[in-house]
Amino acid sequence: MDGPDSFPALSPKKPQQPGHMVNKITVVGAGNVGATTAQRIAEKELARTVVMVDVAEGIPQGKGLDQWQSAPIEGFDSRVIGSNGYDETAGSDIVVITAGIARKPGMSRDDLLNTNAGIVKQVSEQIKATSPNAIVIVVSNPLDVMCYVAKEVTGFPRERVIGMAGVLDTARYRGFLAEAMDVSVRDIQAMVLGGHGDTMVPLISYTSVSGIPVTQLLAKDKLDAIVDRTRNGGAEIVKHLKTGSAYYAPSAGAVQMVEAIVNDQRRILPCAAWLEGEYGMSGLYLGVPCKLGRGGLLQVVEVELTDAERAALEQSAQAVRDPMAAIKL
Ligand SMILES: NC(=O)C1=CN([C@@H]2O[C@H](COP(=O)(O)OP(=O)(O)OC[C@H]3O[C@@H](n4cnc5c(N)ncnc54)[C@H](O)[C@@H]3O)[C@@H](O)[C@H]2O)C=CC1
Ligand SMILES: O=C([O-])CC(=O)C(=O)O
Repeated sequence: MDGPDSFPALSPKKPQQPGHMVNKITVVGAGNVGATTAQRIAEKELARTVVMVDVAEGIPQGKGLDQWQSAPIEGFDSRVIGSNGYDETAGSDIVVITAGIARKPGMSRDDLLNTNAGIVKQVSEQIKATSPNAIVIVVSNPLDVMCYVAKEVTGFPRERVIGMAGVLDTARYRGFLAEAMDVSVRDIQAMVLGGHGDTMVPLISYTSVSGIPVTQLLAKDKLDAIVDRTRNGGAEIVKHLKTGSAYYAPSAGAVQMVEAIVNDQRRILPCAAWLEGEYGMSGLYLGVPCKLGRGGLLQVVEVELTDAERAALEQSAQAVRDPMAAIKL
């Protein structure tokens, strides 16, 4: 019998697949959204190394080690590490920013504005210094304004600073629709545009079930109720949790964007993008259909809107411009 040296490794390393894994992804903020995001990235093996950074001493290190110890069970080879500094993050391909406070019952996302602007500014300065070529995905709230802070402070082009909210809002909308019609979530195509606030714009005209317009399958009053529930989807979770806000679906949303970029999928996903004339608007972040691939934001896709949808998008844009004007960088 051969000696132990000839035994196959118990957990053989999978060969790195070029194009299906980047070298390093950093998640800033090792709280509810951040830690869940890091775990999902590692389980999907989207990066050789996943670094979690947080100001809370010991938390990113402990969570990173804990996640890495799930690797032999789950069977992934992404190495997860945690740190209170940025040395380990140097040269990251992608950075997901989840640092910041979350709202509690009775608060709006805009109530987080000043605190989180300071945090996202500090984080963005570090990213600029240590990962100057990174693609940044912002999650911290209020989302659209925090994207602006990250873009201003890093000085990165719009292709490399994108916000996650539309994927989450659309997932909620699709989930509620699937439940109401008793069909698979997989068969529901939809898009929620606009800012990530009460003024978001679920596009009923682009909502279908395997190509069948949703208006043929669901009565108007039911559809209106779902649109309303979608707009308040974040607050509904905050009301249940009491101590913070949603994180399972938000982390799934952020990782869908990461995956589209890492694997150059060229997916069309609703994301917060810096507008440069699209939809007749410039100089703000707003949720619009975006094509994502290896370079980050490859294209803002302009779709036709009804007059009512266009007016709702304008109103949503104003709800982003107001808090944006209130912050000083
Ligand atoms: N865009 C979206 O759709 C969503 C956005 N959010 C937002 O994401 C943010 C994070 O939410 P949770 O993870 O639930 O909050 P959390 O409180 O669980 O975690 C936030 C973490 O950020 C850390 N942090 C604070 N300042 C930092 C700094 N300067 N550098 C590094 N880390 C720092 C804290 O120590 C904490 O661990 C909130 O602002 C929340 O509103 C949450 C869900 C969805
Ligand atoms: O509701 C919040 O504050 C967190 C969030 O953005 C969401 O879950 O949509």
